[in-house]
Amino acid sequence: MIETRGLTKHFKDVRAVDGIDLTVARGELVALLGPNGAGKSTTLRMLTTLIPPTSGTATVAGFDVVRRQREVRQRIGYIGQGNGAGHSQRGRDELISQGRAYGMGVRQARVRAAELIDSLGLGEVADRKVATLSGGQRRRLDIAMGLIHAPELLFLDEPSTGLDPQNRANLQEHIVRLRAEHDTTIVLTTHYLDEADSMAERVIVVDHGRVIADDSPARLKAEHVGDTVLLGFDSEQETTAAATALPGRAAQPYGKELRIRTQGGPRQVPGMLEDLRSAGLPAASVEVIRPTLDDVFLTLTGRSLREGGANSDRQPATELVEV
Ligand SMILES: Nc1ncnc2c1ncn2[C@@H]1O[C@H](COP(=O)(O)OP(=O)(O)OP(=O)(O)O)[C@@H](O)[C@H]1O
Repeated sequence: MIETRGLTKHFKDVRAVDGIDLTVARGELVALLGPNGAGKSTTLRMLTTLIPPTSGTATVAGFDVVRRQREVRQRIGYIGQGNGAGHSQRGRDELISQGRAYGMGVRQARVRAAELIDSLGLGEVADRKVATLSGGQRRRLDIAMGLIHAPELLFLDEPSTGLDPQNRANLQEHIVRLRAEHDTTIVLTTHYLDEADSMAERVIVVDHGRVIADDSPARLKAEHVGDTVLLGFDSEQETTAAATALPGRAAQPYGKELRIRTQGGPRQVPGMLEDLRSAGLPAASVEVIRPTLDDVFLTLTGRSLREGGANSDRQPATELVEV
């Protein structure tokens, strides 16, 4: 569905996108994850024909994004960071006008608008003026606008930025459901770690205009970080002794706590406890910490995604938006 080779965009001396090779298959839900300024939006804007690449190639739905712009645009929906719908119109009318702009007949546009209003849960608000809708409702209307012509491929640029946690969860649920119902290929950008983790079966981590990792969230976490098992003891002496009672496990004592990096943490714990009990050093507490995608980013770059304005799921969304 998408194929890029050495896709590059420079703005004067800024290397916004620096040679991206990407293949997205039909039906995938892919999240481009990265900090502010990583090049996510610029990648999307090239794939949606809004800006030309400086070099490299990209085909979308089989058409070159430079030479066959019209064919690409007919097959994609794009929801950018701003609101698409006009504020003084009713949502339903906006949708129908958008469908007409894509060459649909009035009846066809009405039917499609009604379907989308239903599947995006906009039934109660579709006949109100857009200006009166909440942020979450307006974002869902934007998505309906991007889907009115039944595109094979939908690009969403930070669909939930600026929404409160409840609206974000709601929107994510709608996107996942839409994809299941219509089998639309979806590429979204986000700097919300939990969004990438829970929605996408494939996460492409972008930093400084380059792809630094590309896999399922589970495999990224297992391959790059692994689990940490924390074993608590009653004294520091016991902790130090316990470290030597678990040879080959790279156990690090910190005060009364032993930290062990491992793959498949929960499965390792019974064996560890057994070894400790045999050595007369029973653990007083056990905790297994599973990695986040932020830990993956930290391992790969030495920086946290949360630094430099990148968003965290643990902070209120309004504080996180870098304008
Ligand atoms: N029109 C432009 N002119 C000059 N520089 C630009 C332009 N658009 C983007 N850039 C720069 O390119 C880099 C990548 O920007 P881009 O918007 O693609 O990042 P992003 O990963 O989408 O970030 P965010 O998460 O903040 O939206 C940034 O350094 C940005 O300042």
